[in-house]
Amino acid sequence: MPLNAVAPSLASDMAQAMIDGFNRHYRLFRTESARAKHRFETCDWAAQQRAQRERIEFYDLRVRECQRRLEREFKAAQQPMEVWQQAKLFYIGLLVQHKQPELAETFFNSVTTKILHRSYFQNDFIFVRPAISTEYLETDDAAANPTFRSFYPRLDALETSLRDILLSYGLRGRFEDLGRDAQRVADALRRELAADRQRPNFQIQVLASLFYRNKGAYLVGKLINGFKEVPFALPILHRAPGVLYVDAALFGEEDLLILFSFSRAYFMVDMEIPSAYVQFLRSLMPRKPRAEIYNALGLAKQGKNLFYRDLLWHLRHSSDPFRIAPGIKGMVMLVFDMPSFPYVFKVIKDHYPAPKDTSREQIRGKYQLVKRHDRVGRMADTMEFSMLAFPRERFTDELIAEIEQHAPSQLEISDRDGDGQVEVIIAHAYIERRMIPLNLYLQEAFDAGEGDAAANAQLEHAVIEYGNAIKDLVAANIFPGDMLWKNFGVTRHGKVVFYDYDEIEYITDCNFRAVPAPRNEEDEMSGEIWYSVARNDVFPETFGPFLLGNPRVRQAFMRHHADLLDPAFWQQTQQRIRQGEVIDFYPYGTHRRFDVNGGVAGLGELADPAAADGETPADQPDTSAPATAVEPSE
Ligand SMILES: Nc1ncnc2c1ncn2[C@@H]1O[C@H](COP(=O)(O)OP(=O)(O)OP(=O)(O)O)[C@@H](O)[C@H]1O
Repeated sequence: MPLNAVAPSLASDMAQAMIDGFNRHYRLFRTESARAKHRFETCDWAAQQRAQRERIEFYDLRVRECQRRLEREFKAAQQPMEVWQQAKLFYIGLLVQHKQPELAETFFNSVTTKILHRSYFQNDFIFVRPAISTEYLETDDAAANPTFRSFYPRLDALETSLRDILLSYGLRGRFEDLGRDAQRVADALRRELAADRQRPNFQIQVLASLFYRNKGAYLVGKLINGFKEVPFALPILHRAPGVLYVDAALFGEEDLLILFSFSRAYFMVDMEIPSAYVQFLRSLMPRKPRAEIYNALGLAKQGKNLFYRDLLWHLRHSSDPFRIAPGIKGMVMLVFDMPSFPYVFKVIKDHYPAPKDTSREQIRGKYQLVKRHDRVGRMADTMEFSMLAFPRERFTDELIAEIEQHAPSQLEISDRDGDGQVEVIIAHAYIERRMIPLNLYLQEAFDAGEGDAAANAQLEHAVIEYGNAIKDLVAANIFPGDMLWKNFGVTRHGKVVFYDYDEIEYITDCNFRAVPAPRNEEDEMSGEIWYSVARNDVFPETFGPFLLGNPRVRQAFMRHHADLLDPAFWQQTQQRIRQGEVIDFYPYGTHRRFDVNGGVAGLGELADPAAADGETPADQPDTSAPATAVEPSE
């Protein structure tokens, strides 16, 4: 049927139903994000965390609603392709004035791919590529703030502008000492500019909405002087309910990458034009993929869509094959990567050897738990994909053999499109940032020998960071389950992050016990576990033999983290969590806090340990202490 023979009202009604579905989604998403301000003002931390979790579910709910409506009202699945093609064209028409066109396109894809057969997943029917430009998109409401605002202070009177800026967000409550905070931030900004003279374009640009997460509100912007641009973020916290203060001034791309890391919970931000926020943030962090910026803003489906486009683009412009990932192979997950691409692909195996006692559903449940939990800078975020297809020639035979052996149910090799190209189709995979497995990182230090000072520093750093990672996880109510070194990775800046989720439990579900005293000599000598152990029993004193076989590692560990071998440490944290305490995590080292040392960047920081050349633009380690801290008010 020629296109113009299609009854136009059907296609346009379908397009309208889809945009209605998206608009409802974004209205609810935005309302929930905007409420973060009130939750912050009223110090309702439990509600803030709950909202962060629940918002993640919104998208799938709305897609399902819309899919059902299309089926019910338009029998969408039975419509000929001409109707679908027209629906896409009508939909594009509806996006011309739209403020979130890129998100709306992705929503269209999500709904359509639930209804159509995958042979229609091409640009005629879905948005394989974007149709609408988001460049120069701004609000039409002359009375509303644009996405970012500019201030033109005098360099020697920065304080006044900073006071105005801090007050301009209309936060309820009062600043403990606004003059002091403005002064501290002004001094820090001037330090960043060093001896530079004030140039004609000297200005401060700040994003119109604050970024909320857990107990913090972050003011994000940049300082421009001549050709120099300095990104910055100011965390605003509560000293006591209703009493605000600026806790630190974070500067430069690296600090911002830490704040927006893939290993943290998503921000709540009230945005009319998310693409403009992404564009501004990209100017602060040019190396961070746009996919990850959308993720950090809670727009995970857009992040996933952009990631997939990046992946296809990368495949088209590279030639290296997928291979088994370096490191010790997992018992539960089969992990592969492509050397030129900084992500790993994880497939759940079909069988798990003893002592693993789990199932595909349980494993997926654990990954889902992590997705919704605050990852506190210590757990990698994952994207979940179904039916990923790659050209067969991009896989080594060794990797194919590995998948055939361990995950045959997840593998299909066929020319499913009948276009002469044989593809490897992976039924289900998680994709996450690649890190250097911590065991390999330590091995590098062992190999260099005891006489090598840099290697010694690397070892010491790895052990400290490892303990800090566990302590942060514990404070976030996560027991990693399997704490072996190989289950942690090291990011580009030497931060240690956990990535093996199949055995995690809530700390509050565990029973931390001391090893009972032997009843007699036989018990003592037996070498076997002679006391009874329930499923959730954990014996911290027994961690040592698994983790601390190497004497250098043992020494470093005992110097910094001996408490992890003491059941009392675990029981006490468990107690705090049970009492409802929301423990805070600073996405910056303690030494960066104004209260600690005036917030002078660099003070107290150890030299960058990253002989690590991991690819992850990630967090900077605070090697002196875990980032966990109790709110100053407590
Ligand atoms: N994000 C990552 N970056 C780099 N390597 C990784 C990453 N995730 C996993 N790996 C590699 O794959 C291996 C197996 O991954 P993972 O620990 O997730 O699997 P598992 O089957 O759950 O392991 P286990 O047998 O300990 O339960 C790791 O030991 C590591 O070498």
